Amino acid sequence: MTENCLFLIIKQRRSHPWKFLLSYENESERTTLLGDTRNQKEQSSREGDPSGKRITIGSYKGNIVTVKHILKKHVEINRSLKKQLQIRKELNHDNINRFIGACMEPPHIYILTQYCQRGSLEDILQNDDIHLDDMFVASLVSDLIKGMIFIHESEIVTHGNLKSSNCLVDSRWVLQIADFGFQQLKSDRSASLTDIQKHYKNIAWKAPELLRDMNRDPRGTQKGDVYSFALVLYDIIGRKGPWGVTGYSYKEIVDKVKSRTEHDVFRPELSFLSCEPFVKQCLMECWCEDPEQRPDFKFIRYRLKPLQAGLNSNILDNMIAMMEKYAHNLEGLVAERTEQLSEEKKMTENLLLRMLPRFVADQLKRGKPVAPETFDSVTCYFSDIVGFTALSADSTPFEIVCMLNDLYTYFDSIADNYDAYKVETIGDAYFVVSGLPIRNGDLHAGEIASMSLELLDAIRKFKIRHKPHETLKLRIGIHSGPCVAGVVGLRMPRYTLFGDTVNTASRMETTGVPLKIHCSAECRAILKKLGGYTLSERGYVKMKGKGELLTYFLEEEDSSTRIRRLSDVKSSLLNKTQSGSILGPKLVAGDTGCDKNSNCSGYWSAEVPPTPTLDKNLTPCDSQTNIGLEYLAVNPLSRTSLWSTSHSENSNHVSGDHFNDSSSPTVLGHCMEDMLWNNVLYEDCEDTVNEDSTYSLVTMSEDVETSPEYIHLLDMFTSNTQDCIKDGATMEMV
Ligand SMILES: Nc1nc2c(ncn2[C@@H]2O[C@H](COP(=O)(O)OP(=O)(O)OP(=O)(O)O)[C@@H](O)[C@H]2O)c(=O)[nH]1
Ligand SMILES: [Mg+2]
Repeated sequence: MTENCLFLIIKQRRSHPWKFLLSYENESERTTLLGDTRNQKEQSSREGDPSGKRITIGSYKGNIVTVKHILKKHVEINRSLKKQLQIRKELNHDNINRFIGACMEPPHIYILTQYCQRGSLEDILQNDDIHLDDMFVASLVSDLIKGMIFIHESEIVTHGNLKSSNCLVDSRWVLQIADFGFQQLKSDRSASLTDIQKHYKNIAWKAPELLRDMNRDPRGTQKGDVYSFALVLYDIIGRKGPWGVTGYSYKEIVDKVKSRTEHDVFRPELSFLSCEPFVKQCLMECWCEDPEQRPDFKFIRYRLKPLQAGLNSNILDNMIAMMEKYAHNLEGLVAERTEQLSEEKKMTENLLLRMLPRFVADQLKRGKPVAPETFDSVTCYFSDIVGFTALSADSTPFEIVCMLNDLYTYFDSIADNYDAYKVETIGDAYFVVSGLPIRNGDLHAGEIASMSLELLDAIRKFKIRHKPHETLKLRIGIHSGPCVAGVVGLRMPRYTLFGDTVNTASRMETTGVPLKIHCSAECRAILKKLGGYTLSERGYVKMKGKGELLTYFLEEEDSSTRIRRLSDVKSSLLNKTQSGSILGPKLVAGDTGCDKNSNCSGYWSAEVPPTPTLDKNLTPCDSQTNIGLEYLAVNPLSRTSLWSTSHSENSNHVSGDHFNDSSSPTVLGHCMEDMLWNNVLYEDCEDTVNEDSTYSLVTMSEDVETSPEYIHLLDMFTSNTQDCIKDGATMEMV
């Protein structure tokens, strides 16, 4: 409905007051459209409705009304129509949907009626979230019967179109019968296929004698209304539509109802309906083939009286009870939906974390911009499958997708073990970087080099599902240098890298050799500095835009060097923490008391991102020398440890170790290990300086685990790590 139409209603009323029952006093009381009773999708699907109507919500004289647009090319406004409208307007009953007014200026034909907040009975019955117990059923049926008795006793005499969609329910759960009284205002029927199906759905509520009568009066008959009532009742109780689950189309149902056989009539199936026998009896009487045998509504009311047994005699009490039940139902629904929402949220967050580094995702979630950052030194890895185009030509798209999925899932699991960030896969290309978003000194080159060697090893073992006898060949290029990283795009934000380093790394891959790691001179220089890597000179390679560059092949590594390197880094970081320099409070529990002489295990902590959380799967330490009780909490983003407890064969913590209530988990862990592995007990000795309890080794014991000292230590350990485990991480022994 457009502004024009509304204007038309008003203007026309001025010139032809008889045409309209719509009244208005001043401009502010114009009818204003507010929206649709259904969502947009359903609304548009109704464009081709056989009844040619559209339902809209409007405001009239400050009240919300339903505005029904009737698509009709011509209406003859004669005495009979005017009388019908007048009669309908004067009908007033709690269970009758109030008619407010109409506009009759084709093509602008609108009917305004009282708006019912809960929609139609059909909407409610189809909504599985709304639980209707016996009380609701009794109340709705009682309202329907009361409304029908009123219509049948009124000047209008019949409804003629009784069905669930014409029973509306208001906010107080009162049922109101709608859409009766103006037969001339039926829309012109169109004849498209979907319209025909909808037409059959509409007439499936009609009695057989009316279906068979080609010239049936649109006003129907009272006995016909009783038949339709039976289908509405069946719908209310079964909640599977007026005909239940039949497997027939509405056209087939209508044809079956129309066809007359001696004793066999087609009706909805009663056997699956769970209700009292008197209700089934009433249904059968109401849809009796012989209209004369059908009861009238007063008799139906009598027949169904036992249904009202659970209802209160006071209408208001009933209403309040129903509203309370509905509110309770809603509470349950809200709880259920909240649970679903939080599950969805978790899934979305996980998805986001797969696409973006955690701190970037956190920033974006808070609506904060992520400023682009320059990184002085990172190492980029590019790899490509040799002969991928030929392989694709020889495989189905499905096989290719499966293969790439298998391969990159495998690769991802390997890359996860390094301080590396997978930037993206582009077709068959795999792009990983180390040294960002969290800087790691010079370690990036080592992390990428070690990862490259492991990936190369993996590709040799990788089985192609659809070509089990073939193997894939990878061409790998690595290069180190500065770059800029930032988030690009709002719609599909990506944490992306820019700069010549990325281009050069990509060129290193394209000019590489199958099953070889092509390494630039810059990367090689860092690897040499780190130590443990064997490289061979490849010679000068021509590279687009760069001339001839001396390049290398990374051949192998001594893995123990990497482990040692990482341990050293950890120790040095811990020392820095002691002097309060770079890590600050973000390093969980500070690790300040780590025994510098102990051989720290093979994981390390480079830099801790702004909001570290613990990985649920605590990772075992690499070091072969570790024995016994060991805890390791890992930052899931960089796979770096936040803290660990370790016990090494070579070290002896026992002598001189002491701790107090505020010691870090690392120190407490060490002491626990000592107690268990060396059967020693620490005992409380007052620290007079700090007025604190300090524990030192005093005695040997066989029952350390059950000793009060050990249990106290365990308590301290647990409470000191509470912050870490409250996020859901579990502490595990490895
Ligand atoms: N919430 C709300 N929805 C309404 C109201 N009136 C109608 N509707 C919705 O509009 C739908 C279609 O109503 P109609 O256009 O009358 O269509 P119908 O009842 O299927 O067909 P006929 O009455 O035979 O023309 C109903 O099922 C309701 O979902 C109302 O007052 N409130
Ligand atoms: Mg209707």
